[in-house]
Amino acid sequence: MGAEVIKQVVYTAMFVVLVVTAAVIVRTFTVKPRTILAPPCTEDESGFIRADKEMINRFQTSLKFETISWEPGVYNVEELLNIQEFIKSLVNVPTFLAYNLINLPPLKKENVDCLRVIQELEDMKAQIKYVSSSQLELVNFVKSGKAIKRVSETSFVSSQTDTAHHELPDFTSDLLDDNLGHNPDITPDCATDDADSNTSLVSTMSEEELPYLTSNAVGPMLNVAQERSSVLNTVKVKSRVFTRTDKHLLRDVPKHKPYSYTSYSYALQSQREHNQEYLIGSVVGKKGLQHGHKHSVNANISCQSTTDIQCRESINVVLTAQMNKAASTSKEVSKMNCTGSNVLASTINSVADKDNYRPIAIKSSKILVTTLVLLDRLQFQLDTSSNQFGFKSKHAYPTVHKSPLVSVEVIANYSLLYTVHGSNSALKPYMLTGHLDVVPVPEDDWDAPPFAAEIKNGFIYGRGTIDDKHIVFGILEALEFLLKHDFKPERTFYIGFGHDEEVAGEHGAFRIAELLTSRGIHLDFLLDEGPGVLSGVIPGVSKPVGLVGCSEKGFVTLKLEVSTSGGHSSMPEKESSIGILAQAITRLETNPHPSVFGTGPEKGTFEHLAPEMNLPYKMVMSNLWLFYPLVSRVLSWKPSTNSIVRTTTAVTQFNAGIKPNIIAPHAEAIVNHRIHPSETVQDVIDFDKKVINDDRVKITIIQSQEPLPVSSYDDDVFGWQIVKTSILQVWGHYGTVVAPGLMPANTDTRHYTEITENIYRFSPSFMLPEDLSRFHGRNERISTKNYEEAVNFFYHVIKNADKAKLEPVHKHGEEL
Ligand SMILES: CCCCCCCC/C=C\CCCCCCCC(=O)N[C@@H](CCSC)C(=O)O
Repeated sequence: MGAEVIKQVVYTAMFVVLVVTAAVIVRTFTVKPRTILAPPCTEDESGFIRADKEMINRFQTSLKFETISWEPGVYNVEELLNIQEFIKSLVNVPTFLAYNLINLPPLKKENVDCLRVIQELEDMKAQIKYVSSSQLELVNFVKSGKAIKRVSETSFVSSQTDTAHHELPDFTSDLLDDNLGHNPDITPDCATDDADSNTSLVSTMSEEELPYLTSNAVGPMLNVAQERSSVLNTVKVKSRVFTRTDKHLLRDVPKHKPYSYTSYSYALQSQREHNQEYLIGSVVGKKGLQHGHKHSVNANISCQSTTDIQCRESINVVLTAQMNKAASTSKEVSKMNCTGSNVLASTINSVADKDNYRPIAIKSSKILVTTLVLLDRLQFQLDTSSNQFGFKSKHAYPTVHKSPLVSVEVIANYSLLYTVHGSNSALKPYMLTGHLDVVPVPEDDWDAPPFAAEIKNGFIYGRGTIDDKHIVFGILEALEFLLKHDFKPERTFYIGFGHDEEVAGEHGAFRIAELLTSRGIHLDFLLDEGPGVLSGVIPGVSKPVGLVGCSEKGFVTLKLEVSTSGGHSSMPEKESSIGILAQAITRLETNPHPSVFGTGPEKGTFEHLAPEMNLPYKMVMSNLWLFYPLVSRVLSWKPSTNSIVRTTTAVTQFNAGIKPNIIAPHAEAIVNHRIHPSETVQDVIDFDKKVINDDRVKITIIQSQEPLPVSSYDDDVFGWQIVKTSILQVWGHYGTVVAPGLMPANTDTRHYTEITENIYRFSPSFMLPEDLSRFHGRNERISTKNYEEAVNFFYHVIKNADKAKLEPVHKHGEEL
């Protein structure tokens, strides 16, 4: 009886194995390539667009920057104001400029949520305390007489002081009380009893003396000088470097001139010492800077590569105090009661609109102003007479900008919305999008300079080449070409170029979408940046794959914080804030979010690609019903493929501790998750809490975005087929196959979800595995040939999309 049962079980198992094997074999050999519906767009009357020298030149120009620098020297107030004006013109560009470069809070008023600012202030308490203690050190430094002694030995640089304008604003009188008063040891009198000598001490430092006038000393000395209402007439401005294309704003700024002032001003700059760059700060006030008058203070701070937090913080406190005081008539500021360096920008900003204050935030190294330059390249200008925006005649794309079929609107000052008017209003419009901004270059050890657009071995190097000026200029080139060849579209289409995609697009794309919505526009489809033509990236596929993002992962950025009592490092508790937080981070990294492979559009990737794979892969990929776990595991090995399998976890920042012998009372880290479309922000937080399993770790959401809906990639969906066909028209001769996929990063498309269901993400970039790290990384580049392909890709998209509908060429492929 027992033997009979065993026999039955074995037979059944063999049968199951046989059936499964048969099913696998059948599936493997019956999967067929997917359908292409659109007829190939032949090299027709308008021909193929060749990338001639001029076209490459136009693209190079969009990537290039020149550097303007302020050399070490002494500037008079007019010169400084010129510089301020110039910087103002930069900072007034997009908020991301300052935000990206020096990590200040966004500077525009609408971005400054008062509660958040106050929260930030709360968060900074520990630091502020520390700043206070460094102030004590500063005062002691001055008290010790080092600086004074040095100066008294100095042969003074004579300064041209305009004695007619010596009245200083009276807001400095209680400055130190406000900021240092909680410590009775710190008073202005600590520095010296002789106000005049202090003043001359500050005002007459020679350049050689600057190493002794350390940042630590500058703050209190200035305070003292201000406190005594004395003349502060000469300070040094040292090497400050900016980048901009045209120099006209700074033309003829003389160097090394004595500094005179009309009312009140000072500028501070660090010196380089032991290869460390110290803090920089300046405040320039125009005549009439007094209570009751219209304020006109430009503050200019720069956070820098210094490792010396003390310096930075102390000077910022001084500046903050000045600004707070100067802005004391502004309700917002007094309400916020802000002190502390990080709040400076917000403080200044909060009065910017009312009192003509302009926040100015600069970096001590290069400022890279892509948006501004790009607009210059298009020679964009405001025609104030007609209150409309217009373009000069000699710009790079004259046909586009002069065509009666094209209208251009400027959105949120810097973003651009083009409408190309079609003749048939029955056809639903579509939209092409790209962005004008780029990310900064944290290091410049590139094979070619990142902002020179040099061509090396057939590749144009430059920030923005693949992210994503090739899209912006590819579209403009294609449209220029088409219009020149009398193209008159039937279907209306829009082109949207946002200016702040790299910091979430909340001004540019958001406002463009808002405008289109207000006009009741609904799009057939929208095409934005995305993966690209990937060669050797997807396991098992030897052909290049045109991967089109049909959905986009969400994200949540979390702040993890631990606070303990801190104390003296000689008597430590068993656990520290740093240790507890590190443990939490380790738990997150060693417990990745579970694989959800196959529940999102990545399933479609493999369904489309299976027929193209080599046999073993083909067998596995066409039978995902059986091999999901195996495939998921293999894909998890590499960061690029792992990104489509699960919600990812990236620990991007960690801050704690200020001194070797102080136990850090507070530690915090930033964790950035990219959320798979089958999960939500809440799922992610719940998972993290469970994994961390420690109530001492406080978790707060900094920013989040749910994953975006999955757009259809059915063969009868117009937008999908337009994109697919156009890819094949350009890259088909390499044997390229097209597949839907998941966009692992974020784009501007989230802002357009209300005006279309069909959003596709594809960049016309040909990418090898090693190219993926060029996004936001070193040696971003595109080959001249690839740029030509990008232009032709958009040419085909525009031509294909102008048809009323697409006819099938083959039958539909089978579902897997
Ligand atoms: C089997 C499939 C393999 C999939 C491989 C994926 C390959 C993806 C290739 C390229 C994708 C790079 C796209 C870069 C786009 C950059 C856009 C960007 O950086 N956006 C910012 C937006 C910030 S908004 C808060 C971002 O951080 O995501």
